[in-house]
Amino acid sequence: MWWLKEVRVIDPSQTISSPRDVLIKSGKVLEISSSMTEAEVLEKAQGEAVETIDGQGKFLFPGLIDVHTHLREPGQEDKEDILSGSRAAVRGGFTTILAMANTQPVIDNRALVEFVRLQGERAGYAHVLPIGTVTKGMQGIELVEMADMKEGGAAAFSDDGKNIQSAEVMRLALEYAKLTGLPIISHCEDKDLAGDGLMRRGVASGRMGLRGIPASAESVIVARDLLLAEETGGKLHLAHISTTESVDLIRRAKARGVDVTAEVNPHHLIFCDEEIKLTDTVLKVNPPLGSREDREALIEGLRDGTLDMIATDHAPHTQAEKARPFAEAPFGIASLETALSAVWQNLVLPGRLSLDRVIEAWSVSPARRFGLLGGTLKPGSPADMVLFDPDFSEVIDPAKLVSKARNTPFLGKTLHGFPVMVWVEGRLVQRNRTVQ
Ligand SMILES: NC(=O)N[C@@H](CC(=O)O)C(=O)O
Ligand SMILES: [Zn+2]
Ligand SMILES: [Zn+2]
Repeated sequence: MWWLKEVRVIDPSQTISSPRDVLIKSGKVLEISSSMTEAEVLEKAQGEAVETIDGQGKFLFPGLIDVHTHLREPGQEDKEDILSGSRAAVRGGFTTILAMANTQPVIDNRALVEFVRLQGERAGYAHVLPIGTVTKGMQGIELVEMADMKEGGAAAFSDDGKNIQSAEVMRLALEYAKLTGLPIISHCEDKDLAGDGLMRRGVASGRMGLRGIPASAESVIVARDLLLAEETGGKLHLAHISTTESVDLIRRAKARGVDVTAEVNPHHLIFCDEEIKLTDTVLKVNPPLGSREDREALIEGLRDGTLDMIATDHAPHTQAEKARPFAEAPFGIASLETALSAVWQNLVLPGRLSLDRVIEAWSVSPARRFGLLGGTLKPGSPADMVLFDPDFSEVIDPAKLVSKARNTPFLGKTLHGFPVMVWVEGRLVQRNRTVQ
């Protein structure tokens, strides 16, 4: 049994945001109360050994749930695999991750869904929930067997990495989403508008002489998908929202009652296109980093609930690929191990976002939208949780990263505020930044 004493509990699912004592037993939250005596705790332990943790100055919250991670298995295990990715997840404070389907082969049938799920179970770190593709071979033409894949454990469907160019295919997918009850996650990017652009089109791309991707490449598909969700009543989730216009469109659709949720990635909340350097591909990501104004609109959207969730879009790549010239390097930022700390340091500490809102957006909302366990510390729920130390500093050292990827903009930098203990179903899987 675990006894966490005088820890500041942040649990927006129960509107708790104050110091409490917490007991964990048999993999579940047993009790949360204002204070407990040793005699009371021993009685509840019923002979079981009690590990006591002094929680003063630290936060305890439900484990983060990341609805957008690329784990690259099967097929690209040189970038990441399910074991390394799910270890990186718990190191970063994530107890559940949804694995994107753009692997090799893509996850477009039940056998592959079951493979990803079983690999996650075998690894035994964060819960790994497979996302299936929407279309066979991710070709954007023929829908997969969604009901069958749901039986096999799919938590959602997405052709992420690629837009579904046919509006009719997207419409049908949303019709089916009503039957499965699972969201369709849309990677909104009009292929023709995006062209072979390398960064957001704007003042910065002009100055650098790099081919630009207009903001409309995202927003026109956001508009399309919102209209289709409204017409069909299907469950829509919009991945990696990055433009002011998208935020606006979502805000208006929500006011009309459209069944939509949307996520924003930490890198779009923290960086902007002015910071991109031709000699460093680490900030080359899709969708591309927007302008300062976009970044403000995204923060505002997250604050007012237009954007429901934060998700990493952890996109691991090898150093060899990222070392290629800007035009040839792949898009993506690896972020599972640094994302929470980066959000803490860049947004919570300066007062742009409250920690309560961050936990709501990164744990409570994902659990609700995708119908997952977790996202709460209510007594009886699985003890998927994070002890966060705001005073813990760490240099992001490649030797310490457990992800296979090194494509993070924080390499060599010092970050402050880290998850220092992480439990999955009451089992301690990370302590003092070391995965157990
Ligand atoms: N985000 C990225 O820049 N890359 C993702 C694909 C995606 O999320 O669209 C990847 O798979 O590498
Ligand atoms: Zn995408
Ligand atoms: Zn992605």
